[in-house]
Amino acid sequence: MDGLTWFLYAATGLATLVLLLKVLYLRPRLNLPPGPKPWPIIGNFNLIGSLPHRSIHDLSKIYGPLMQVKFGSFPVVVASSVEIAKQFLKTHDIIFSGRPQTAAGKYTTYNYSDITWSQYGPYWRQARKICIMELFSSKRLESYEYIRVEETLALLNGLYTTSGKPVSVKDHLSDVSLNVISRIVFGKKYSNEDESKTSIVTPNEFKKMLDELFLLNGVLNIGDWIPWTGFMDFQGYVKRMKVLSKKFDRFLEHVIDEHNEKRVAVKDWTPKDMVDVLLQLADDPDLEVKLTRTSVKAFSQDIIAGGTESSAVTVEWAISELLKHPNIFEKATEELDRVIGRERWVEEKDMPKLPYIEAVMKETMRLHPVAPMLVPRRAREDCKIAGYDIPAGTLALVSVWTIGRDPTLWDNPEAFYPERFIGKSIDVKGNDFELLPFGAGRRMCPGYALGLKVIQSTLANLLHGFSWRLPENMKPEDLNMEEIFGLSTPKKYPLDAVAEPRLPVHLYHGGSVFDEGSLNFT
Ligand code: HEM
Repeated sequence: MDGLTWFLYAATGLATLVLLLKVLYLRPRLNLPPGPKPWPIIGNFNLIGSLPHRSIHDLSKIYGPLMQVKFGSFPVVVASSVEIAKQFLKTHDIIFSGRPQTAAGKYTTYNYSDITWSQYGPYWRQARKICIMELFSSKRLESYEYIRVEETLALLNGLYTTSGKPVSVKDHLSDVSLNVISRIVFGKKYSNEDESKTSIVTPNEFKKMLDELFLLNGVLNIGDWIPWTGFMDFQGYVKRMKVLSKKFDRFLEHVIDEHNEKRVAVKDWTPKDMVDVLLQLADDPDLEVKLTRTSVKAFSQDIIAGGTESSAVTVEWAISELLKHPNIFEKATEELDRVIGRERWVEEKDMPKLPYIEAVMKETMRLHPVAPMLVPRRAREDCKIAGYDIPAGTLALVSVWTIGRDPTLWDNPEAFYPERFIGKSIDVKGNDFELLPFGAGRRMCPGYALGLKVIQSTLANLLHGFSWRLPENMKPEDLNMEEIFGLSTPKKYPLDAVAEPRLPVHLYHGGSVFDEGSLNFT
């Protein structure tokens, strides 16, 4: 080797070494939010218990309103104050409008073709436009009022027949929610025995499929966060997801075929249910992004899933809290007697005249939010919040569970006290960051108006139509108020209670119970 060659080798080696040192040591150090020290591979999973929202709540007490934990190798930032939630969902909303790519999104929602798990981009933006302009417009929601009335009435009549006996409140509530949402989305319900004979899924199978969907979308699937364990599926979730997605697909294919047959057969066909609307849009050549048959199936399934459990869970919590606090129950009933009287049921148009019932609903959503950390978001770009760096790809959670219990925002935060909302303008529609049961910003729940209508009118009528008590020998203080974690956050022990009618008997037997003249039976 001559001198020059030797020199060139040495210079190249030195340059490489300098470059390597630069990359390793001179890279600007990120100022990451504080948080517990992660373990290799598992990150902070050792600190997350079976109620992740409570574990995260406890950690935020130590590390502050913006903290970072690790799910396996994935960094996760958590907002636990109004100020930081505003940064995530308002100031930097466009950055935090991504969603993580989980196995549940891949296998149960047609490879992220639904609304909830689709990435930020033209496809998702168009989906939201369809929600606002078509599916959840106030005109369309109004046109479905007769469905909500009929199904609420069926609930009230059903409870009348079981009066005096303990019933599982949640079972009744889930049936109403599912019936309402099925009729709105599919044009008919699948929990009706007669109809099921012509359908390809029995009512019980359909309910089981939905339960499985909630469970699999709510679980902490380790394979999502520790990548090399994904293919092993040692919790068995991915296998279950694949089985479930086949069942849903078979069912949704059948639903779409039925709708298409009707479209061809009926003269001057106009869309009635949401599947009709989506199929019509799928035919539109001018749509910015093509809506495929798969999109129609994914959207329909998403809306059924989003709309069923959430309302039922909230009303079950509300009635449990009222049974635990008889004086508050009395005040709610007193308002209904005063405003509605005992000769009719409560209608949707009565709601603005029932501020105490509204306060009970808000107080329930403060203490028992269906999604205690909202639906996980993902930072699409690098971002700086409160002086801390949040690199692109970081998962972002907003602990509305913690915000709802923040003693700097709420007096005596653990107490169920609806009066705190009386005379206050705090709403649940994503404007007031103290109370965010539906989230806020671009990815806020698009079904909130429908959810509120269903919750308010079922709750008000259940309180108006029945005196409720706990089963024999059970005292309010015995009522267990623990929750379980999942896609919704229901009671760990479902509420059993006894309902006794408190209105004239004829009101429980159908007929002119609601003021039908005011309803739009289209
Ligand atoms: C008590 C009732 C309900 C509650 C508490 C609730 C709550 C939520 C929350 C917290 C989110 C996530 C927001 C975020 O990421 O910031 C969400 C998203 C969503 N909700 Fe709801 N929801 C309810 C009812 C409904 C109903 C009735 C529907 C449809 C019929 C629905 C459909 C959806 C969909 C499709 C998304 C995903 C939105 C997106 O990612 O763009 N929800 N909901």
